[in-house]
Amino acid sequence: MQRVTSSTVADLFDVAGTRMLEQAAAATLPPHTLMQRAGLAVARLAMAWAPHARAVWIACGPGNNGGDGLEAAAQLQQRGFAPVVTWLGDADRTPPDARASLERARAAGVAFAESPPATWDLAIDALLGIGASRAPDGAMARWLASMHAGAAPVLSVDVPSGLDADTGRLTADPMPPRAHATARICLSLLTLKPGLFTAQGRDAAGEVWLDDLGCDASGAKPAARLAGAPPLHARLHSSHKGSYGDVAIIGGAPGMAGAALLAASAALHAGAGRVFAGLLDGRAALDASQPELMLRDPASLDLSQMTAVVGCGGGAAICALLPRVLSTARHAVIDADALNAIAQDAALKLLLEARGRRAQPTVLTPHPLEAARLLDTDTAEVQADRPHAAQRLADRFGSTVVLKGSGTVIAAPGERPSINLSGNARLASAGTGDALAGMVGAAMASGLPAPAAAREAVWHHGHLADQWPADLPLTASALARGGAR
Ligand SMILES: NC(=O)C1=CN([C@@H]2O[C@H](COP(=O)(O)OP(=O)(O)OC[C@H]3O[C@@H](n4cnc5c(N)ncnc54)[C@H](OP(=O)(O)O)[C@@H]3O)[C@@H](O)[C@H]2O)[C@@H](O)CC1
Ligand SMILES: [K+]
Repeated sequence: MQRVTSSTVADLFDVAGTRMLEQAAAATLPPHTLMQRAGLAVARLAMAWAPHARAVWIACGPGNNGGDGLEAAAQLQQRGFAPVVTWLGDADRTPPDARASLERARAAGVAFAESPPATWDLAIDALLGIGASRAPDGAMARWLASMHAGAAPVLSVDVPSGLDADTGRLTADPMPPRAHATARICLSLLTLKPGLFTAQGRDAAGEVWLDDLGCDASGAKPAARLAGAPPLHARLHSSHKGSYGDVAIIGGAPGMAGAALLAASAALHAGAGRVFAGLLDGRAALDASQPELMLRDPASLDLSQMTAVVGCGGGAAICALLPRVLSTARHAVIDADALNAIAQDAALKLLLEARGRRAQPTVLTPHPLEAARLLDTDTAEVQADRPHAAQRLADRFGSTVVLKGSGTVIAAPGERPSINLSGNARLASAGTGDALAGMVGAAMASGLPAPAAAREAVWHHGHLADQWPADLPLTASALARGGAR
């Protein structure tokens, strides 16, 4: 059993891949072995996580996810706990593995009840796993709601019930606005699934653990991956500022110079050799506390040798500069208003596609609404399958895409999407996206290929937020300064 952290490197398997692995493994093992291993793993994690729990409620669904819960109940009962099981199954329609576990739970003396206990110290959600086919309703929906509204911790078996394991979309929202900060943990079985790590998956699952049930996952094709912590890059003693490249920040229209300056500060602190601030607001002044930044008229910059970070605070004025940026920049990071301008202009879309055909490294850093505009769809469709949306965008424009949000997805043509696990909701504030664009720019200027630059910058950006002291407000300017306080 392994805990997944922001540093974990792992393949992610969708439901189809997981089913293939499950069938292959089951064919080589005695009947019911996988479910017995699954139930034992659930019981072990429950005992380790809530060793003092006296009242354990296990809510079991009609399929094999419920079977895992029944098996866990038998294991807990044998270890001196007294779980109460509420089971939504029908004895005539129960699949064979779950039926065997039902009999084992009954034989072990597990208590069954029609409705949840009055109170509980730990709830185990074994209602639905990867076989969820529709939104929970009736008793299942009520049990989920009371489980997640309660103060007691919730352990989800395989996936939180109601969550689409492939996409992280909740088929219904069984999780009401939190009255309590309910502790959540999820034990993913056999494989890790993409939906646990993006969209609503992270909130629904909480801390994720994996038990591979002793099976080898090499027989199926992963759908995505967790890229984990990037490698440390040593700086050669003999290197110089030219070794780390030039970054040109192009944006900062009147009233929005701050966004461009945040990106510039972030590029500088992330290690760019030189950073030029090409501000659209000709009257804006540089921050005197950051004398390393060089102020330039954007039209005067020779972008052919530079990494252009374009769009932060760009406003409508950025449109006029985009044809030159897209045609000439050696590397480009395209953010915010530049993305919106491209979405609205067919000629700019052609220029962006042409960059892709010329294999000129480009990273797009949309949030879901910006991604929806570029894909000519709406935010709900993007959020319904974030890895797929990011991949579509990457393929459409021949660019690396950083689809921001909970579980940022990084996609590139010809690669599997990866999901980043560093970062937290403290990044949900103005300017943090500008800081990220600058960090991606610095990583590209240092010579990293665009997908690696994007993955590394996204990870570091999130990691800075994870490291930030809980009692200090995290501002975008502190983030841009690399976490310097
Ligand atoms: N086999 C093994 O050895 C192993 C299995 N493992 C475990 O099995 C899980 C997959 O099991 P599964 O395929 O039986 O699917 P599962 O998630 O239990 O749901 C299907 C059942 O729920 C029903 N149902 C669906 N939606 C519903 C809704 N909204 N509301 C109400 N009912 C709904 C659906 O009914 P139907 O749609 O057919 O009407 C069907 O009866 C996997 O996640 C893992 O935990 C692992 O331990 C590895 C070893
Ligand atoms: K579940």
